[in-house]
Amino acid sequence: MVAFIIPSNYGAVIGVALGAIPVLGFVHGMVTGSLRKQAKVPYPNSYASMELAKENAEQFNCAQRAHSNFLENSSQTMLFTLVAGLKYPEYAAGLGALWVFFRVLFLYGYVYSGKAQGKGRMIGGFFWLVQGALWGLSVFAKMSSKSQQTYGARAQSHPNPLARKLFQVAEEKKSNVTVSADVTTTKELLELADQLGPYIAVIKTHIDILSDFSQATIDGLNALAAKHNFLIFEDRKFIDIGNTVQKQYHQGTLRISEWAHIINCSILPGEGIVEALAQTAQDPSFPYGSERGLLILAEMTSKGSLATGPYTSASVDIARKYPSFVLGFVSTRSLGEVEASVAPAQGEDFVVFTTGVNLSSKGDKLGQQYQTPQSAVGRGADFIISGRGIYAAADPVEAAKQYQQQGWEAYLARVA
Ligand SMILES: O=c1ccn([C@@H]2O[C@H](COP(=O)(O)O)[C@@H](O)[C@H]2O)c(=O)[nH]1
Repeated sequence: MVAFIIPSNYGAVIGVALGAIPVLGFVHGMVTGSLRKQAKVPYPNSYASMELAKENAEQFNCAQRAHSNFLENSSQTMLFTLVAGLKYPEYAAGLGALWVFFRVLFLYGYVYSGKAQGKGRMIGGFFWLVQGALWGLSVFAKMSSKSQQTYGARAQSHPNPLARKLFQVAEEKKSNVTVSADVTTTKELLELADQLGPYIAVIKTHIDILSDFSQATIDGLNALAAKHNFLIFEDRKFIDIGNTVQKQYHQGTLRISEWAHIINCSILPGEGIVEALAQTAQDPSFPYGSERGLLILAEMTSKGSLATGPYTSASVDIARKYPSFVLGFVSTRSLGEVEASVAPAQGEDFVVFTTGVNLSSKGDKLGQQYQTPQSAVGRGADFIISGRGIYAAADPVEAAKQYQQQGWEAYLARVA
């Protein structure tokens, strides 16, 4: 199943494609019907015979031809507008409205200008150009969507080395699964990582819930990441002023910067948090520079989450300002269509991690809300994150295999 993501401003697209264009079709029918009466052309004749040359015959024929021409072009224009509008709603609605405008001129010029052989229609001839632009826009919208490219292709073209590695791992292991290993002892964490390692692309930790965190935790995780070829994502959700998050990331007991390839943060404190984390990871003295990246927590899965609207838009803006450090987002969908102030760079390819994925539950009693792997990938997730769906299953290995298979099939369907 592939889910279409409808941009918030898609209403204008619908208004043009499914409102204005059909209404104009109806107007053509009315004009033709009334001229048919005046020209006394009985059904089922499509055109008035010029030999009989009844009064109003030419005008009726012009209306009839304008109507046929409209029918030859309107259905594809509606489709182009609807498809292009999924990615470029403003342009698609604008071009669609312009098309309607030129088609009105075309009808008027054809039928009422009084020019011989309907030559007055030329006044609306620009509809062809607009129609061509809509066709081009719909093809471009489809081709430029990174989420419809394979992980392999994205691994080759992505400018960020960590994103390249992430896509390579997914491609090699045929897995887009991130397991959220929310267990509370090092032993459980390392056992889970070893058992599930072959089936996952990323392990996500909440390192501060371990009751016995030590150097052995880091050494064990690093060894298993190398053994099974997965990346480590510490779901720390940094949210403080820049000076504090630098210390939380790089110092303290947890020394997250030393072992977590991926971290995340909320942008609630403002752009400074991203600047601070980027500064630390990209300092020339930091030994892991190109192997570290940040996900911005742009949306949350919990009921009543306030990470919506302007917060999500600002997440996109800030991500666009730090493309060498920000890998992408933790979000429930692709954010390509979110209204943002900062324009996307050419070839922009943010990675989407979607939490709250579960095959057998719709949510928990504390507000968590789930979707299936198919739904998440269809909405634009590049990596699906599941916690209890896997580690709390009767057989976590079998569960991991199931999520791997479903996540991969959904991805194959999306890129097909
Ligand atoms: O919006 C969010 C952000 C993070 N999470 C984290 O993902 C896992 C989900 O665990 P489940 O057992 O699959 O519910 C957990 O670590 C959360 O902290 C999220 O669920 N939603």
